[in-house]
Amino acid sequence: MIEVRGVSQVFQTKNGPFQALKDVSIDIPKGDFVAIIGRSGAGKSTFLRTLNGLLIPTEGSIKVEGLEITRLSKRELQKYRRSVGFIFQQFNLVTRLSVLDNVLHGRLGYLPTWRGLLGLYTERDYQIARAQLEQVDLTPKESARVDSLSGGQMQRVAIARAMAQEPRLMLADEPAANLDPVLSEEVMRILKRFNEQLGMTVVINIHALDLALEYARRIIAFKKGELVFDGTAAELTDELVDEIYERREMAA
Ligand SMILES: Nc1ncnc2c1ncn2[C@@H]1O[C@H](COP(=O)(O)OP(=O)(O)OP(=O)(O)O)[C@@H](O)[C@H]1O
Repeated sequence: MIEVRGVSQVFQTKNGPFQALKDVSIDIPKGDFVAIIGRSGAGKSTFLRTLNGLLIPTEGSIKVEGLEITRLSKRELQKYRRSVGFIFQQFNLVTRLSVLDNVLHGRLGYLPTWRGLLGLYTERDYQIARAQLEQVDLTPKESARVDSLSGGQMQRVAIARAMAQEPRLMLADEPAANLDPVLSEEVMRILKRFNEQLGMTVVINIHALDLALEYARRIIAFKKGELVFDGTAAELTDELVDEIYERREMAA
C-alpha cells in the first residue's frame, strides 16, 4: 500500500542544513500496524508528516496505493490528505464545540467550502459521525462540550473524527503521550480493533516501548534519521533496544 523509496529530508536551520531523514526505504502493506520508535529527534514525526503529505521530502518518492504523493498538485494533495486520518498528541479538537460537531469536522474534506463554513452537513455525514461516536463509546456525550471531557474521552473524540474521514490510512503521532497508562491502553486497543476488524492500515509514533511491543504487528526504529530496525516485537532484542536508544553510549 505504501512504498517509500530513498526518502531524505533536509531542513535549513540557522546553523546550516540539518538532515532529519536519511535515505529511508520501506514498504507498508495494507492492513499493517506499524509502531515507529526511536529517541527524541530521531525523525519519527518528520517521517509521519511525509506520509500524510504535510511535508514533501527533499529527495525520494512515496507512493500510496499507486499514487505518487510526492508529486501532487496542491489540489490533489488536499484530496489525498482527506483520505488520511491523523491523530495528534494534543488531540487538536475545538474544545468550545460539542463532541458531535468535532467528529463532523472529519467530514469537512468532503463538503464544498461554503457548506463546511455554514456547517451544512448531509444526513450521511451525521450518520457516519454518529456511527463513529458509537464505536468509541461516546454516544451519550454527543452534545457535551469537548472542554467538559476527560483526556481519554477527548482522544476518543479525536479518533472518531479521524475515522469519520473514512480514511484509507490512519497515522497517529504519540496519541497516548498525554494519557495515563490505563487510558493509553484504551487508545491502543481502539486502534488495534480498527486495524483487525476493518483492515485499516495504522502507522503510529510512540515513545512507550511496552505499548508498541504489545499492540503493533511490526516495529520500525529510527536513529538519527536512519531506519535502523524493521521487524516484529519478538525480533527486537534488548541489545537492539539499547542500540536504538543509545543507552550504552549514554552510560559510557
Ligand atoms: N521544520 C523544521 N525545521 C528544522 N528542523 C526541524 C524541523 N522539523 C523537525 N526538525 C528537526 O528534525 C529532527 C527530527 O525531528 P522529529 O520531530 O521528526 O523527531 P522525533 O523523532 O519525532 O522526536 P520526538 O520524539 O521528540 O517527537 C529534530 O532534530 C528536529 O529539531
